[in-house]
Amino acid sequence: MNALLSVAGLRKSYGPIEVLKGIDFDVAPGEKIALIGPSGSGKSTCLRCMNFLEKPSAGEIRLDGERIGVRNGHVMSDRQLAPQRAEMGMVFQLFNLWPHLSVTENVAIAARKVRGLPAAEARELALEMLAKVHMTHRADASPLELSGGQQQRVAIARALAQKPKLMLFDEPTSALDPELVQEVLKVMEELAAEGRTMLIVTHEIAFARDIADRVLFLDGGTIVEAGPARQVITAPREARTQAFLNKIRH
Ligand SMILES: Nc1ncnc2c1ncn2[C@@H]1O[C@H](COP(=O)(O)OP(=O)(O)OP(=O)(O)O)[C@@H](O)[C@H]1O
Repeated sequence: MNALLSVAGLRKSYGPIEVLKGIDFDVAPGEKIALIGPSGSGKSTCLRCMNFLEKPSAGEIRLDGERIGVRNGHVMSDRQLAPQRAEMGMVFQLFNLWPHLSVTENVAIAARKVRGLPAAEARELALEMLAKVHMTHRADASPLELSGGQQQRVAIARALAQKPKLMLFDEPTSALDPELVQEVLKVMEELAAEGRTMLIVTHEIAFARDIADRVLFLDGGTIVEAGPARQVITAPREARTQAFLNKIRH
């Protein structure tokens, strides 16, 4: 099967420091991939390169065969990038909802601005997406009245309202109080079960083991080990993966 997302020779430097040192992987349609690894290994940078929130220093990213971020040898402007970014719904560590808009409006605005839907249709789609993340009961609330877990679920609905081909999650539960983590992971698990294509940067190793098809273990800006989630997490082959997993288990 053709890859939905294809990453080849991805490199990223900040000044003299090379943070990504040649990353290659493919994501098949419907596949869930978890990116794990120590702090500073380059996971978030890698994810942010997918939609050119970070500009890669080298390499190619393709979505459905289309080169992301570069046209005729030139890096595209934010305006040119917008339709490509719309195909990748991104969920950040911090949810960044508009405090002056209701929950529904926060989600509908994505459908209106990104997909150009008329207001009534955007609202309908927003309510549909809020149902998916079990937030219908707070549709008219202000984000300020919500817990962090609820806000993150609204942020997931907002990303879904773009109707993306691929969902990108950048440590979506790291900013949450521990008791709020599970409700967000449950929603992600439900999205996974729907057959969505997902690329997830996470420190939740048990979650990665249970919902990902494959795990990529990043260390020092390279993929040190990649394989079926259960194998990489329960029986890692590489010493660096073993050391990382041992460390976080203790
Ligand atoms: N804008 C930037 N300018 C300079 N260095 C940066 C920038 N963004 C990230 N880095 C550096 O790149 C390296 C990789 O960062 P990145 O956030 O991708 O790691 P990570 O694996 O996601 O870590 P964590 O799990 O702690 O979020 C780190 O050393 C970080 O300090």
